[in-house]
Amino acid sequence: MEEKKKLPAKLMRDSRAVKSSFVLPSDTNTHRTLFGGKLMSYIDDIAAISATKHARTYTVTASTDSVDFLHPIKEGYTVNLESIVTWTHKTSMEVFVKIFAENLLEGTKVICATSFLTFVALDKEGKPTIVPEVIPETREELFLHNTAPTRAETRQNRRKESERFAKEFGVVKPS
Ligand SMILES: CCCCCCCCCCCCCCCC(=O)SCCNC(=O)CCNC(=O)[C@H](O)C(C)(C)COP(=O)(O)OP(=O)(O)OC[C@H]1O[C@@H](n2cnc3c(N)ncnc32)[C@H](O)[C@@H]1OP(=O)(O)O
Repeated sequence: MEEKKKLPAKLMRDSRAVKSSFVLPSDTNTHRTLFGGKLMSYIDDIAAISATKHARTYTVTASTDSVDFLHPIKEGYTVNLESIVTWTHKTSMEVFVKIFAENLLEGTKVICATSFLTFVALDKEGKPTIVPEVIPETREELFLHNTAPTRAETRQNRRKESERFAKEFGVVKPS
């Protein structure tokens, strides 16, 4: 693998992606609010865009931290997502996604969820490959960047626990 220092660092803001959609009846559950699985799909989609913009190569989702649904997003509202690469290690990137709902008639907005995901950059052979570091500029970017190593450590511990847990189970259906 090449040395990381060979890739010039990139501005954090250059990885920013935004996405807005109306919540239509086909997107909702029986409560007439946005289906949770649909929101999770939007989150993975926009985070992959940020990761790919930053790495400029193929990427995969390695993990998603918890997604707490703070407020329901009602039919007719817009669901809005913003994502940005906050921190990188060697081949992995942490991506932050902020989700808010907007009532377009009233102009009111409310944060509905936030999430951190980890993506890994892959080379043409599908092997993890190094990524550039990010350069934070604003107060919010610095906060996200400076707090990332602690989250990464938690994730590494969780990964070990998941691997240990997976060894306990086979792939045979439970009888
Ligand atoms: C017309 C033009 C077309 C252009 C076209 C553009 C491209 C178009 C892009 C489309 C973009 C779609 C994006 C879809 C997003 C999915 O849907 S991806 C599908 C779901 N994800 C998967 O299937 C991933 C399955 N897992 C894997 O493949 C492997 O476990 C991984 C994640 C690549 C890691 O590989 P590994 O061999 O275990 O490597 P390892 O060296 O242990 O770890 C590599 C790095 O990953 C980190 N890592 C591994 N596991 C974890 C974890 N659970 N949590 C946190 N970090 C982890 C490690 O810490 C390490 O980080 P660094 O220290 O290097 O920074």
